Amino acid sequence: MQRRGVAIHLNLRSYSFSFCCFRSMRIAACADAVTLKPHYNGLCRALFSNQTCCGEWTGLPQGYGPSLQRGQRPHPNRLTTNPTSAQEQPSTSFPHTALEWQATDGIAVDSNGNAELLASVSENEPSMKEPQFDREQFTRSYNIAALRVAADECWDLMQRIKGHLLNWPRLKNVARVPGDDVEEQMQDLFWNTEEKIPDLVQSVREAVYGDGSPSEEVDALTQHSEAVSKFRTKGRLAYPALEGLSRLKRHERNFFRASKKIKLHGKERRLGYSEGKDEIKLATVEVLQDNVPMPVDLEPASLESEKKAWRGPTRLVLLDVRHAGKNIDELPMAVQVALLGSLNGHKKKVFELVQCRLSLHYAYWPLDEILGEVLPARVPVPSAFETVGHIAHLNLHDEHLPYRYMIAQVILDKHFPRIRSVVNKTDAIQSQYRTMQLELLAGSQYLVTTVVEHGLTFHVDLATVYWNTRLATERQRLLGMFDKMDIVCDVFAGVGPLAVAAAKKVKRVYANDLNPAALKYLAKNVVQNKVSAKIEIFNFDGKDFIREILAMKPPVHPTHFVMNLPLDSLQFIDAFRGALRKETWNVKQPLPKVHIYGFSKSSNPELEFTKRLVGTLGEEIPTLEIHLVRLVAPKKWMLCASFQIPERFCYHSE
Ligand SMILES: C[S@@+](CC[C@H](N)C(=O)[O-])C[C@H]1O[C@@H](n2cnc3c(N)ncnc32)[C@H](O)[C@@H]1O
Repeated sequence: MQRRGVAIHLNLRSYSFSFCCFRSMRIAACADAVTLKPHYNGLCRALFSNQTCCGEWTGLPQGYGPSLQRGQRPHPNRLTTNPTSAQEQPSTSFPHTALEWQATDGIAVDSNGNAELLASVSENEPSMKEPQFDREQFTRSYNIAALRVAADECWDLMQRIKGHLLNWPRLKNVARVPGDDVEEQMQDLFWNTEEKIPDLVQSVREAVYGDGSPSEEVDALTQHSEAVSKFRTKGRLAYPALEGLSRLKRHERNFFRASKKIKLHGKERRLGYSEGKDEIKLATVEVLQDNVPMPVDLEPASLESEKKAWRGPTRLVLLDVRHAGKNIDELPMAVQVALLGSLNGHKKKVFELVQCRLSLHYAYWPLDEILGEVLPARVPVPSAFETVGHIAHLNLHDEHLPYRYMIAQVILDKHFPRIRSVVNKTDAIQSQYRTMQLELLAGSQYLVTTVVEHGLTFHVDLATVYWNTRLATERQRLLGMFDKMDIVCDVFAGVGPLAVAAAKKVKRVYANDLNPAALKYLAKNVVQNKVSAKIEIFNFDGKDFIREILAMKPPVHPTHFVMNLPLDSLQFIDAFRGALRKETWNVKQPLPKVHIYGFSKSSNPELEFTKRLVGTLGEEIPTLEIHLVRLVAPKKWMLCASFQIPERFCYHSE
């Protein structure tokens, strides 16, 4: 690195030099510094991160890549005429750091007192369920330069100027130019043979563009189906590729399919976005300044002499934001050379440097970026949510509650149609049937869903039964302990995730639950997964079920009892006391093994749970194995104790 005047020239090979050296230097803003290669920028930012000691570092752009904090929000009536100056304007749309959230009316006010209505969310009105969520607020525009080239040149050119392309996440570096995308075999037809077969050309044009009198706007889906039906009757046989001309892109087709009105509870509800093709666009590119196509030699003189028109499909190759507003001779030599290299010798080929505005829409931004923007700085972005079928299940903290409807709406928008309902757990699970207290925040109120776990399908009504996706691994662990001769009793079976899976593997399953709703879904799931021949269902209290099974005549000799009611399953262990009679139990059969779950907040959860278990049984358990299942809360473990019931405990004594 050398210091010349105010300009800093970085040589990457001297990267190893001492950081103290940088810190001792006074670095001033300089135009030269921006010419550093973009991948050096990260290094520079890292090295100069402690700016207070080093002086001001303004030569590099503040951050790189797309962000809601950067870019400008386009004004509907304003066209930027000077791309460079517009690029430099900082975003004023969400002045996040200087933003104070006025909780009473949902208005964001910046340090200058400018107010902006973001969404009608109010701490005083938590019951306001459907926030007026303006998705337009999230559009950000960036001025960029692009090279317009013939479609078949595009790939080759992109390979040559890779380091100078836009390279932003989820964006392609190439954009189509609407209207000129006609397939190769059609080009001759349109441009060269018109005189020869005028009637045919006319009929094809009518099929593509209608009868030439554009009437009122029709939505994309209607346009598409009309066009397709026309092609089917006119010319499809002769020109099979015609259908592709108006075909919607895959994500557009999926969207329209998914956003069809869903009938629920007799009401028609539209979920996710409202209708409209534009609203699902991630990004749009507008050409701000249309240049004359340039012939290959880049000479202004020949430019005048050879004004070439585009024939056939073209593409816009999007260049890095650094090149916005530049002329062709201001572009890096590498780009100029690549243009010459790829086009040279083909006098027919042309390219065009155009200034564009790239707009990134609401659909482009990831969930956390949007939430980070709409939530006040003091409120952390919710880190994660669980999903059960089509339901996103949040566990929001108190500070999120005033914004819960807005958070839910963004989640719904971002994950629709996979997610169709967003609910929040309002209370710790306390009910007898271990169901969650849920508040519907967005989407459908229909909480009956289908979950697929390890190839098995389960119907679950989250409002009336217990379900926990996070226990899937634990269920697999337990299944690994069973073999095909086992007889398994699931004392607290719920909708049957373990019982049904076990039935696929073992000889017989007895599944019990006290909750009638759980029993209804258990029965459905048994049929759904085709295990009805192997499962018997009971609707008893856990203790009664254990006694009933052990007293069955003829004896069924269960080999495993699973007791998953962690909060109070220990109190059910007493049901085994004296439940076996020596005269009915085949002494050659091993005594049943119990897998009992519990919670512990102790620093030594295994020891604490063992002590409680031994205390309940009143004797030592030589076969005891303890497994830590998972942390359900900070410092609160869920455990599983597996042991063979001690003989003295379970045999009936006269
Ligand atoms: C923690 S859930 C476990 C459900 C299932 N094993 C699972 O993993 O999804 C406990 C289940 O026990 C049921 N339950 C609660 N008290 C019960 C009792 N006294 N007797 C039988 N079942 C009971 C609840 O309805 C609930 O379905």
